[in-house]
Amino acid sequence: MVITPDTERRAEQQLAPPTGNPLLRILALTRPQWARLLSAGMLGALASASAVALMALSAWLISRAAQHPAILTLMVAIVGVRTFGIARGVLRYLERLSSHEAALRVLEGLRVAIVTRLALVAPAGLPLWRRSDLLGRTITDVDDIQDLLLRGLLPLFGAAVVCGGATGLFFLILPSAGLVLLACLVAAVVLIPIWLVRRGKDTEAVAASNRAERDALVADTIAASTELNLLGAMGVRLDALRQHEKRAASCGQRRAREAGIAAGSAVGLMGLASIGAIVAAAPQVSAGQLPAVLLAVVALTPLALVEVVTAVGTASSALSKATAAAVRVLAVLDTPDPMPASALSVKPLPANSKGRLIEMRGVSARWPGTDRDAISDVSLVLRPGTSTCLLGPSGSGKSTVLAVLLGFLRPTAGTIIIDGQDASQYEPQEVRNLMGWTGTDAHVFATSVAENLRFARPDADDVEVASAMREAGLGEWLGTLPRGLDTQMGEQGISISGGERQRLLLARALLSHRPVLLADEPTAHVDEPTAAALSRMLLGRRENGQAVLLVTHREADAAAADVVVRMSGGVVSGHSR
Ligand SMILES: Nc1ncnc2c1ncn2[C@@H]1O[C@H](COP(=O)(O)OP(=O)(O)OP(=O)(O)O)[C@@H](O)[C@H]1O
Repeated sequence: MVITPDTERRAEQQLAPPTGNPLLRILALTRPQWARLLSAGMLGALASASAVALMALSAWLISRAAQHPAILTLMVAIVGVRTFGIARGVLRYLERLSSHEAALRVLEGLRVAIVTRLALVAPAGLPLWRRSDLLGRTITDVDDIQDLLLRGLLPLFGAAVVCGGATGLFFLILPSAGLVLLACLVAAVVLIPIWLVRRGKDTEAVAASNRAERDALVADTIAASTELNLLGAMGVRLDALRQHEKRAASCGQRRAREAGIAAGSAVGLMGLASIGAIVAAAPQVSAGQLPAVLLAVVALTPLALVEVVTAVGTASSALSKATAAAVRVLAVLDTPDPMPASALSVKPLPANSKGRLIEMRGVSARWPGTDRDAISDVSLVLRPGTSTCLLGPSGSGKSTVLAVLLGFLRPTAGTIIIDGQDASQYEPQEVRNLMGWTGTDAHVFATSVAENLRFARPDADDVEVASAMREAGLGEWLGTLPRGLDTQMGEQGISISGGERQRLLLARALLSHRPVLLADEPTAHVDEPTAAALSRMLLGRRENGQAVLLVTHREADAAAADVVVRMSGGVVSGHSR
């Protein structure tokens, strides 16, 4: 299937939206860090409160000093100003340490959870997400969620404490000034952020989907640059990229414009609170009902709140961004596990040194997101020391049989039996560890040749690695490598042909020394004499006591196998010995 941004968007729409409030669900996932976040919130609130107290006390001190009192009467205020000045910086530093520690741990937990979930669901097929989009969800969206804590919730907590404290102080000094400050604060930290969140919701959703499409376009364009150049279609791609950039820029401009309006209005409102407080306090001072020094306090304190109230605007933007990111991250975390641990999956697999007898009895299975079984009522037996050929035209269900045996798909009917026992009672990973597998789409890692093979058996020494390569027909090729087994492969390393790649993957499966060897079209990209030699070698592995299942199109392989199973249209159409 060709995946275009449109099919992907449709698939996304078909996925059930995350249940519950996405932000609350993400917050529930941060539970292990709640204590650290709370202490960061308290430290941040104390740092902001110190800044406001510094301004209020300084205002009092300057006004009082202008009245030339005895210097001793100012000593407490002078020490207070110094204390708040120092505390502001120290507390902010401690808050940053604590909040970043918590946020980084949350980030690590989320990324590990996403990758764990992807590793679980990927073998049975992801819901049409592109790799670049998954990367975006794992990196950028998780970063946006981190911002939810650092630039969203913690500043909001600090603002609530400080604004509440300042309003209380104003009510104590002069209730009318308190009312003015309260009205301005409600507008600055409640109404403006609500306006920002409403405006930002659509912008963030458009920006997130535009970013996913743009990343996919860039990744696709780079990967297919040869074809695009040959077809003369590069211009069309670059035009599409320009459109995405324009859309991203317009989202950014809109965001910046709204944030600017919000910040400007918040600053204006604090100025208004300052003027309003002066207007309310001046007659009281003239009438001698309020000490003159407190006029400076009510006039200047709102200005110290500017930093706190503008942070609320930024926090509300971070909330909008984080909500869009949370929806995308939860879509991955909520993807159903195609092999949910059965209530029976509790037993360890008993040891068996004589090899394993694996049977499929009447198995049907379907791929996630499809509405019909890809294989129906398939039965076959894999005996130790026996080779089986699975033949059939393209699309007949051969790879699906392997996916079921490997535990990537749970049968919709029928059972897998291991040594006479239902396999569903064992841990899927333990069952998987019985199988060595090679397939046309297996991955070559960007590391050395030897390390690529050792993924199958980390304790294999160089002699065993080289021997597996020789068995897979790569002895001569190994001799030509500049650094032998240490030669680097993958993106930064040497290039290999399709046939060499396939044999390397086969060598990895041979090295694994598992009781069952599943080989999915291992000779698809090699010439006929090499294919014949490889098939012969693979089917000959039964002599080691392995059960070999060779999936192939080559009729010639059937003659050399102990058992031949033919498939057509998802069912077994023939079985011979
Ligand atoms: N990951 C997947 N998601 C959804 N459907 C799939 C997936 N893999 C295979 N199918 C479907 O299952 C059916 C059987 O495919 P399968 O790959 O098992 O056939 P095959 O005989 O191995 O074909 P080939 O020889 O071309 O590899 C096909 O209709 C195919 O479209």
